[in-house]
Amino acid sequence: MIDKPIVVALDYNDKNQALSLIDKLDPALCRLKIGKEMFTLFGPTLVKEIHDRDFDLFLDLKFHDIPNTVAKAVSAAADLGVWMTNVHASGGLAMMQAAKKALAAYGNDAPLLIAVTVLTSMSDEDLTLLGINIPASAQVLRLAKLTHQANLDGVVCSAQEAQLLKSTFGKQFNLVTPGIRPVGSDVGDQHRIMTPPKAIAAGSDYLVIGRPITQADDPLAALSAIHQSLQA
Ligand SMILES: O=C(O)c1cc(=O)[nH]c(=O)n1[C@@H]1O[C@H](COP(=O)(O)O)[C@@H](O)[C@H]1O
Repeated sequence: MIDKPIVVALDYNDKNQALSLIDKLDPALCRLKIGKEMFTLFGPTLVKEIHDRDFDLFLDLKFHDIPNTVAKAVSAAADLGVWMTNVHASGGLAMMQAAKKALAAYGNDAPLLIAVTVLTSMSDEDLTLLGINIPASAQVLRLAKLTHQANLDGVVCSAQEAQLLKSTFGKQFNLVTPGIRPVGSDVGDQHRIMTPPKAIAAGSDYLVIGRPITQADDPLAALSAIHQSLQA
């Protein structure tokens, strides 16, 4: 298992609430993720405040645009010094190659660049409505192949596809899996879910976990319990 596989997803519209949660967490136990809501509200200042607290940060903006625009967007993310950032694989091979090329200038300081395959909130039925008449796992595999071809560092997928992707693409290809739900926690809007220990056993490298930690009465206790379940 990778060192610090837990990535806590912060989805807040109140910065003080988010910072007070962050101050309860331990950078030795987890990394953090902010996405569209928090970055739109609080921008690079929040990134700096998180970095000042010694957390690795995944900037989850899921870029999807023409290659030139996405290349500039991932460069802007790299300028912020984030640990990981992402694009949508469905933006296509040329878009992902342009993003990867843009990060070459940053050498070892470049963030990990990963691509979202099929969102974990989507089911086979949702894909059918989009005109994609294959199971989610097959669509994930198709998009992961494209991502691998573009030489990105890995994909966001559900833990349900982790075993297939690890055996197809090997150890170095990072699998970042949201849709993680400890036994007994609310599923919410997620569809393709798995518990933390099963996700790691299936080959997930990083577990993105939001509400089961952030909405817990005691977030640090919830984080520690998940951490412990992985050590076992
Ligand atoms: O890219 C992501 O992080 C992501 C991709 C995906 O397929 N599914 C998914 O849930 N996410 C993110 O992972 C987090 C999951 O949060 P919880 O459902 O609260 O655990 C949210 O911040 C989502 O935006």
